[in-house]
Amino acid sequence: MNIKQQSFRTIWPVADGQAVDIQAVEVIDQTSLPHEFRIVRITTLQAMIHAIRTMQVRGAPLIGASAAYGMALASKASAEDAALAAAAQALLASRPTAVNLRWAVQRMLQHLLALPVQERRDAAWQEAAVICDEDVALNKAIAAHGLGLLRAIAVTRQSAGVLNILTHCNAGWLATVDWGTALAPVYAAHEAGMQVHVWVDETRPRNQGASLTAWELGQHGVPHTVITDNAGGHLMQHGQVDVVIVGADRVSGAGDVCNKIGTYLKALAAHDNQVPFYVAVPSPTIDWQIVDAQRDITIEERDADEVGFMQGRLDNGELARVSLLPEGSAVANPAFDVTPARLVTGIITERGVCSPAQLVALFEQPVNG
Ligand SMILES: CSC[C@H]1O[C@H](OP(=O)(O)O)[C@H](O)[C@@H]1O
Repeated sequence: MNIKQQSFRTIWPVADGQAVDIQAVEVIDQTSLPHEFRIVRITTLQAMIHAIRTMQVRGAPLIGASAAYGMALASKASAEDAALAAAAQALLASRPTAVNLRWAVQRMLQHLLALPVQERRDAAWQEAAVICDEDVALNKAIAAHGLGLLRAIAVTRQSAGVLNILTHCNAGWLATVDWGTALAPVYAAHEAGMQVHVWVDETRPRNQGASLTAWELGQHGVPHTVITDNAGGHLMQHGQVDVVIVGADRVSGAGDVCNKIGTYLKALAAHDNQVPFYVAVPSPTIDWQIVDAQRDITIEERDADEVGFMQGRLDNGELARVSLLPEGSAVANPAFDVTPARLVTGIITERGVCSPAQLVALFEQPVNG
């Protein structure tokens, strides 16, 4: 998407200077936004695992794309079966909740192990690039289907000519290779000339909304207002939210949605106020193996310091990290929650918009359980 009128993806391959063919990856370092725009060059598997774990790259689809390039980086050292299997295990351990990581690693492993060892390195870089291009295509399809949905909602709900959309966390182009998932319909609506406005949940503790969603919407000229996580219910009670659209990290075939912590509370408020609640889901984010989402999905517990400290910019322009808590206070930091399908109005996929109950049929999957 656009950054100061220049088109960017979130991740791209580069020659690393030592070899003529592609041997490294560059990413936008999302831990530096919104105050600094930094590009990081990644040349090893361990550096890619660090980037995923520290959330320099984050968002389910982008985590998948990053893991795919992680396998390509691993193949530089060795493309033998055992080496690739070890790389896969190390990548899978980096973050447990977004199913795209498992999906991408399994796809890369299956693709490479079917080839002669000497062909695997080039094939790894090619397949990782295919995964990235597919992600962009999936998100563009979600944009198109979501645009139709927003037009339909605007006919019945928009007030004063503006469609007010609330989103939680960052499921924009920064969470994917490009275009985004939850924000893809928003960008499509904006570019189609619809009057849209986005309520941006700050999304404590990592503030993906305040630091990333607000930044990317601003770069693209989409009107938006940053709000505290606790304000969304109030806005819904006062008719100021026409639709909620969020992303996902793992969705069951029944339409239960695992997403950033706080999503469930937004879904409850939307349900209580008859506000449509939609989830934008590319098919690699669907885990058809899930039977009981509350039981079967591992909720990542992240470091206490994410809650106890905040990073920001001082009045003199310097970046600083400040402590928020009294000495000795315990911290709990679950990074995701599960919204039951009964609270989900619909799911926006690359194949169209459906109800949770229609998801299996839309993808012609065998019924689980
Ligand atoms: C389009 S996936 C975005 C999804 O990923 C985020 O999690 P994180 O920032 O921890 O990687 C969040 O759950 C978003 O909805």
